Amino acid sequence: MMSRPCPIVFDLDGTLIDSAPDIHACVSAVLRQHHITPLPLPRVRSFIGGGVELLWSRIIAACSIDPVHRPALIAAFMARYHDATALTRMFPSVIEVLGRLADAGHPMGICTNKPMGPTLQVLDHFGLSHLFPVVVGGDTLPQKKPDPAPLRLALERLGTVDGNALFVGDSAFDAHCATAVPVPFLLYSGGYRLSPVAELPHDGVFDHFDALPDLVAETLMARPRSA
Ligand SMILES: O=C(O)COP(=O)(O)O
Repeated sequence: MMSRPCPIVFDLDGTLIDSAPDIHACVSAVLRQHHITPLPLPRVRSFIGGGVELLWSRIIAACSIDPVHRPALIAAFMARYHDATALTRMFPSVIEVLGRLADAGHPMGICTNKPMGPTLQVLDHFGLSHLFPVVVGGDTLPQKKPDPAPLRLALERLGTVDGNALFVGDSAFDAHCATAVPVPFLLYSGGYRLSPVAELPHDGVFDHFDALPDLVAETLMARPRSA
C-alpha cells in the first residue's frame, strides 16, 4: 500500500520570508518615538526568532532602556507590526516550490514564533494562506519554540502519524524544537541563523528553495516510513 505524502511544517521569518527590513522599520519608528537612536538592520535581524517578547528584551538591553518602558514599547511596536508587509520579500523560488510540494500532496503548516495577527496578514499578503490549513503562531500557546509544544500542535492538527513529518526552518529555535518533538529537521542556511550549520542539529541542509523537493524526497527515503 502506498503511504500518503507526509506533512511538512515550515517556520516563517527567515525561512519563507525575509521580514527583517519590516521588523527593523517598526522597531526604529518606536525607538525614535521614544527619542532613542535606532539600531542597524543586521543587529535587529540577529534578535529575530524567539518572538516579540525576546526581541524587545534584546533591544532594551542593547539600547540600555529602562525596563519600565517595556509594555509601552511593545504595544507601540505591535500597532505597527500588525500589517507591516511593505518591505518584506519571499526568499527566491518559495512560491513555486511550495506549490510543487502542495501538488505532490504534502499537507503543509506553519509553526512560527511571530504572533498570529501579523502571521495571517503576511500569509494573505503573499497569497500563501490557501497552502497552509494549519498555522500555529507565537501566541497560540503559552510556550514558544524551542519548546516542542507549538510544533507538536501543528503536527497533530495536520494528522501526523508516528512522527512521519518534516520541519523546515532557519534558526537554533527551530532546530532545537525539532529535536525536542522529535521530527526530522531541514535547515535553510540562507535565513537568520546565528550559529554555524555544523552546530545545529539537522537531517538535511539547503541554501536555495529549488533544492528542497529533492532534499525532502532523500530525507524521507533515508527514514523508515509508517503506513
Ligand atoms: O517572530 C519571530 O521572532 C520570528 O518568528 P519565526 O519563528 O517565524 O522565525
